[in-house]
Amino acid sequence: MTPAPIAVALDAPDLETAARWASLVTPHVSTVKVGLELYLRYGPDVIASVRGASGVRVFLDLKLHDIPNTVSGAARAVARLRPAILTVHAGGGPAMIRAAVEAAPHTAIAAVTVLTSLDEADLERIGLRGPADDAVRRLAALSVEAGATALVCSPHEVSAVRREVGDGITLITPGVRPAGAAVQDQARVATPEQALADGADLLVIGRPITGSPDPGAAAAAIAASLRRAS
Ligand SMILES: O=c1ccn([C@@H]2O[C@H](COP(=O)(O)O)[C@@H](O)[C@H]2O)c(=O)[nH]1
Repeated sequence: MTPAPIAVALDAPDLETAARWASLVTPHVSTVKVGLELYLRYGPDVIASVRGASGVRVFLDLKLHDIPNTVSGAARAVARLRPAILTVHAGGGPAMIRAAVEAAPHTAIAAVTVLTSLDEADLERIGLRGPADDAVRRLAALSVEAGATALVCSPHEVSAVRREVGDGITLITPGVRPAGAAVQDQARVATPEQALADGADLLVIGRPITGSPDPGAAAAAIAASLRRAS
């Protein structure tokens, strides 16, 4: 069976837990995601640990955001780990995004548009007035022009972003919650089925899977539900 287009966020406090979650979910999902918590604690070795024997695709979610020269060096430093995807913040601007793209030619650079934890009141307070859609579409367009081949946005904006950038760009949506699951610190959320129907290529799902007593079964259930819906 083809693994579901899900990246499981391995936001674990220790490497053993992350590696265990990775091995439990790998039969059901296409990708595992390493974020700041694990990478800052364990460094590059974490990639081999979660990749394990299965060789699952690893998404390195470091959300780089600095001047172009610094991001270029950081992207070059992690490119040797061959992550399938590496994130940078779109707000770093086109020169910074291009620097990451050029420094990591074998990795898809995904530009994070507007964090899924922000609601419209938050956006207004940080100076992004108007609907999230406007800022997300603007950041998506400039990121693609700068060479990003993937974008991170919430499921709320994914159809508008698809219209903006067309096919051929990988759209990645965190902020995904199965019906009835706790929203926690996310703000702009939708179900896995809705996110996929609206045009997402890869769904990032963390706690609804890893917080379950059986992460393998939770991943399998979401994967089965996506298959039924498609
Ligand atoms: O806008 C963004 C960008 C990245 N993330 C990351 O995705 C996961 C979501 O985890 P859940 O447990 O499903 O909430 C997490 O690793 C974030 O760092 C995001 O949520 N929003």
